[in-house]
Amino acid sequence: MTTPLPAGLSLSVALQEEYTRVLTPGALAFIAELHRRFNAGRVELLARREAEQARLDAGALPDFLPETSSIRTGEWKIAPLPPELQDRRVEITGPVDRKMVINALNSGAKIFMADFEDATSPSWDNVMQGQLNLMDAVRRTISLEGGGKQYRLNETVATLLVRPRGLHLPEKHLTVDGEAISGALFDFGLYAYHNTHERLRQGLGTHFYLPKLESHLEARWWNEVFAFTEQTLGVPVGTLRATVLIETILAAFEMHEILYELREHAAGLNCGRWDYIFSYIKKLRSFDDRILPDRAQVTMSTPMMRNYSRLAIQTCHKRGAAAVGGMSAFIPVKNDPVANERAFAQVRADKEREAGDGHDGTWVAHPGMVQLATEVFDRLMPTPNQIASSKQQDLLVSAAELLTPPSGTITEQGVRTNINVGIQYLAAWLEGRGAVPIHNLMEDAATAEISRAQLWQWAHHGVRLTDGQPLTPKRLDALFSEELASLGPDFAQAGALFHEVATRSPLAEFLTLSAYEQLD
Ligand SMILES: CC(=O)SCCNC(=O)CCNC(=O)[C@H](O)C(C)(C)COP(=O)(O)OP(=O)(O)OC[C@H]1O[C@@H](n2cnc3c(N)ncnc32)[C@H](O)[C@@H]1OP(=O)(O)O
Ligand SMILES: O=CC(=O)O
Ligand SMILES: [Mg+2]
Repeated sequence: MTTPLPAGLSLSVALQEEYTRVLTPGALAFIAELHRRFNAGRVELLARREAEQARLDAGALPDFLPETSSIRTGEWKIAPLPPELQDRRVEITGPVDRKMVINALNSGAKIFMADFEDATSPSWDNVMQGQLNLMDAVRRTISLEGGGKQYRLNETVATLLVRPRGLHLPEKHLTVDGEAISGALFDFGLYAYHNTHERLRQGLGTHFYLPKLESHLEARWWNEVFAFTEQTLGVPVGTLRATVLIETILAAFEMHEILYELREHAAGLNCGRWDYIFSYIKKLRSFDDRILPDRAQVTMSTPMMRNYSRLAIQTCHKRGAAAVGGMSAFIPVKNDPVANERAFAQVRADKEREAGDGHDGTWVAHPGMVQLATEVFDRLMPTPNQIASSKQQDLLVSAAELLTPPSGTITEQGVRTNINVGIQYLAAWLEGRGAVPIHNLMEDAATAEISRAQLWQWAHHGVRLTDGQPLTPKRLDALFSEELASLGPDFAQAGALFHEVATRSPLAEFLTLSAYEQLD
């Protein structure tokens, strides 16, 4: 680096010249300050997650909190939504790669969520390039030449939202006072530092998606981070806005409280269905009466998943917030018209359910799905959102209804698919690709976590498969060997790692934590 790092900071990689535009002395000082003020709180929140897991492992079930009932029953609303977040009917998501950022902003979707979380493998280059891409996107200077094509922004582009990494993930390349900085503070802090003033100049706020929260105390922590950032940058309160992913089973019990904590900064909630399923398995792993069937059978139409999404809609609308739906994993299928037609039909049905139930918008994984989702929401939601006329006002959902698992079967094919997909995904992730098409479905960190956690849960409880035989650890190992052999020797590293995280007890908290040790 040409200029010395601020005191207390250390980088484990040589800083390339182009990254000095991101890691300026001012930006480094700002994220170091975020770390010094907020990292101890983050560490406490992670310890609280562990304590909560121990309580569940001892037989307690999640429930609505008695100590916050006045927040749930009270009359209050979040701050009014800024104009650019009032119509969110279709949101495209994707990794922070340069071509994807341009394509997503040009896709015709109202919103683009640039993702440092589930869709990004957080190698140093990916996160640094991602920050550069977003800086250029905000300033409308982003362009690219590749594959014989020229990429630049259209006149009208989607509104940009950024999802930083979750609280659990470190950014190992930068330490502050000897501690790895949190990936969440790193991604959030750099994006906010470099872009908030420029966006304000364009009449726009700076918007975030917040992933994987497990309690309203985590929302409180984020709210303090937002407030401190606004104060430091000298911008009005509410310039920074958060849409919180409800993607853990515990957060489903604290939706009002999460919005309440963030009420000056909140914009909405989103149903992150894939992590939600993962969280259900992980948190309730000790209960042998809460085992989920094959991954393909845990759809949004099952009572458990639909109750969760309807409760999110009701909660948001009561509080003046947008209730955004989730991601169908079906993507366009090249060179197979029948499979392609099936994928579009699946996405159409998913979006019709969401719009019909009262969601104000939805996610799509691919530009090819934007038109379809827009057509569905335009047809079923003629207003920019349906907050004022909520379809779920009279809904009553009990704790039991959020927790009762869907019925279904567990098959050897389901076990094999989980192994096969998990290994293929991890191999891609270790090569720097965080979202990949596998067997015609979008796979990312959250979907791979379901595959991993299911294998662990099924073998841990020795569930009987549809062939009448139990899934013993020995049988699981044999299936691992067969699937690995079918994939070939290139998958040995990913295979060993996936086997480890799918079988080790206690169940590892996140597969990306183990995989990150092998990245870069
Ligand atoms: C559980 C969750 O967290 S969901 C949210 C996180 N997950 C995601 O964001 C997944 C986003 N989607 C993707 O990454 C991709 O669509 C994949 C990996 C699923 C499929 O990728 P591919 O098979 O490479 O897509 P495909 O070859 O059909 O792409 C065609 C074009 O669309 C573009 N494209 C595909 N998906 C996206 C996207 N999400 N955003 C922007 N552009 C995209 C490609 O860049 C390509 O552009 P080009 O024609 O200019 O070269
Ligand atoms: O982040 C989204 C999810 O489904 O997980
Ligand atoms: Mg997720």
